[in-house]
Formats: sequence, C-alpha cells, structure tokens
Amino acid sequence: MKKHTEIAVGIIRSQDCQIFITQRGEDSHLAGFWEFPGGKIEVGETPFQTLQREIAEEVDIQIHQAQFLNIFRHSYDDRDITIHAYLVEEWDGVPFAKEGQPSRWVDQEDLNADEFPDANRPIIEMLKNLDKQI
Ligand SMILES: Nc1nc2c([nH]c(=O)n2[C@H]2C[C@H](O)[C@@H](COP(=O)(O)OP(=O)(O)OP(=O)(O)O)O2)c(=O)[nH]1
Ligand SMILES: [Mg+2]
Repeated sequence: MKKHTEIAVGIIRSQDCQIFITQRGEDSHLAGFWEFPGGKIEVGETPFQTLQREIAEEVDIQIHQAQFLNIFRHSYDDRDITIHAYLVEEWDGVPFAKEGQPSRWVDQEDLNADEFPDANRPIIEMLKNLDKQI
C-alpha cells in the first residue's frame, strides 16, 4: 500500500495580490519544485494548527486566522497526498525563508504550475479565479 501524506499549506497573499512561495530543498521529496509553505499534519493536530506551526517554523510569521479554501488529493508514484489549503491574508511579522531555502513573491496571476509539484496544479488553477477581494 502507498504511503499517505496529509499536509496543510498556506497561500500567503499580500494586499497587492502577491503570493509568497519557497523552493523545496535538494534532499527533499520533489526537490527543486516551488511550493506553498506548509507541511505534515502531526498526530493530534488540526490542519489549522499544523498551518500555524509550519508557517512559523518555515517562514517566521504568526497566523491567527486564515480562510480554508479546499482539500486537494493527488497520487504520486510513491505516495498519496492530501493537501488542506488555506488563504492567509493577515499575519504578524515579515515572511522570510527561515530554513535558508530560496523564496520569492509572485503575482497571483503569474503563478506557473510547471514550477510546482503536480499536486499543486488544481490549486494554482483555482487561484487564477480566486476573487482578489476576499
Ligand atoms: N509544503 C508543501 N508540500 C507540498 C506541496 N505540494 C506537494 O506536493 N507537497 C508535498 C511534498 C511533500 O511530499 C509533502 C510535504 O512535505 P514537507 O516536506 O513540506 O513536510 P514537512 O514540512 O512536515 O517536512 P519534514 O519535517 O517531513 O521534512 O507534500 C506544497 O505546495 N507545499
Ligand atoms: Mg514543509
């Protein structure tokens, strides 16, 4: 049976509709692809708690609220993945890639699905149509 990974990710969006993304480290699964910061849900955590913890660990900002967007599922060759995606528009601090990985702000409409893991394709598709006012 394939391994199942359940994760929570944050689409960190500024007021001028730029999204903060980071690049996966060389030794990681799906190395080199860009991603929305986040990570694995640990036992006993709600997805939102995971979001808060992972975003603090990886990009050094504190989140008090976020808008749940949807759940996205994808099967890689070696594992099945479930992604809980949140829109983060309010935070304390200034996001930066705390673990030293490359990072950048990109206009929501310029997100390029080819730079992300396959599981992200429907998320990026959804973001193209996500109202900028919410
Ligand atoms: N964080 C994140 N992971 C993604 C995205 N798209 C995608 O397929 N993944 C995959 C890659 C990994 O197999 C898994 C998340 O793993 P991770 O390495 O971020 O997990 P983690 O932060 O808890 O890290 P670790 O402690 O296990 O090393 O989800 C995405 O946009 N963001
Ligand atoms: Mg991670």
